[in-house]
Amino acid sequence: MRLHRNLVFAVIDALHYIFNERGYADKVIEKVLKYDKRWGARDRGFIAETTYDIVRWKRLYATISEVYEPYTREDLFRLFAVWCVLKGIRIPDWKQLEGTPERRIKGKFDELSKIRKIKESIPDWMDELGEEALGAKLWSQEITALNKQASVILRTNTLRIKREQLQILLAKNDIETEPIEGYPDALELPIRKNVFATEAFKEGLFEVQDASSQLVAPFLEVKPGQRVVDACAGAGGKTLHLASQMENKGQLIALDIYESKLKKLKVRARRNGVHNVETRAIDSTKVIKKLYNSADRLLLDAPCSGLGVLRRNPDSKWKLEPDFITRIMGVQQEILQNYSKMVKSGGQMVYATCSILPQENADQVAKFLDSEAGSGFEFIKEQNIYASKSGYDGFYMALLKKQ
Ligand SMILES: C[S@@+](CC[C@H](N)C(=O)[O-])C[C@H]1O[C@@H](n2cnc3c(N)ncnc32)[C@H](O)[C@@H]1O
Repeated sequence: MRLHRNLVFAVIDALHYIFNERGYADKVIEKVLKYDKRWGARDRGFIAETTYDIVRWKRLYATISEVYEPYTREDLFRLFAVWCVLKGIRIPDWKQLEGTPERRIKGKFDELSKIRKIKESIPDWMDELGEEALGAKLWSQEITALNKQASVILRTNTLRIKREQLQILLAKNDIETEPIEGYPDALELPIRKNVFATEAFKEGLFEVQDASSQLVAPFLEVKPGQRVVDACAGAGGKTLHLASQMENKGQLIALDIYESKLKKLKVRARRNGVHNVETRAIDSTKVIKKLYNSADRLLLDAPCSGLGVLRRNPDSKWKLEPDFITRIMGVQQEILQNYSKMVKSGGQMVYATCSILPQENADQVAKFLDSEAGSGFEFIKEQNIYASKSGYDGFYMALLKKQ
């Protein structure tokens, strides 16, 4: 691979914003990609993927190159040099990369690879928490899987098109896809492409959604004509899936505490041809009270640590804090306690997270079922999805039925 100076400089800039100014990787990359309109898909891919890679392996690379935060530009080039050496990319003869100690880097990599928290490049507290929660064996497998780059997965919008037809249409546009067994609407791209630029996307024929996430809506067993509440709808990834499972019939109420996210949901719903969704921002407890005992189905896709989706948000490793997990666990239980009242007798509810920690998952459900609010609910089934076993994001979902 031949390295281009302007692309590498863009990566260095992005790393500076992410590491030193605590910017979110996706937003920073979006900003840096605007530097030069002439960059093609390959150039943009290089900037985004290299930045994500160095963010993912920050601790390992920083330990190898002995640099400490806040990083100077020189330090950032040293991190980049480690990336090149470990990827087997020839170091160009630029002055910023002069004297890169290639053999020493490889030697240190071999030595440090014996220490999990450094090899997997995670903070000490996260390594301890993961091992305690899942046991050493599963945690080691899981964190290795969560350090892989996530592939691009599409969910066919079955309101508009069948999966086979979508696959043919995309192939005509030079986008190769493969169906995934056990995920009826999913198509996986063996080679990354910018699918957002396609007409098919603009016409709402598909959404980008991880395969594990595509299991959540079907778990709720919705039917056309029902009243379904999606109480933590965000920008609506799962709301749209619920709408297609409801065949656009019935009432789908999308709630969230952030109006801004619901606005994005509305735009996506329009693109997807979803007509049965209504959004309501939770600006007081009244919004929830109004819906008491009225939902046939309720989805609680609760806010969580996001430990199951580190593949697509590697900067969470450095942004997440143990206190946040404790705080969010409180919110998860409150959501279960208060929002479950929206389910009507005989109705069903799914509690889901994109975490792999039992304390955010099965333990929360057990605590709820033990409480007064949960006493009218029956546990039906649950699914723990591990990235190391499924090859996709880590997720949890539990189905409960109100008697
Ligand atoms: C895991 S995300 C939801 C993702 C979304 N369901 C999707 O599929 O795209 C959790 C959402 O819960 C929202 N949230 C946080 N606290 C909440 C609360 N107390 N009540 C309702 N929603 C809340 C967040 O704003 C966030 O959008």
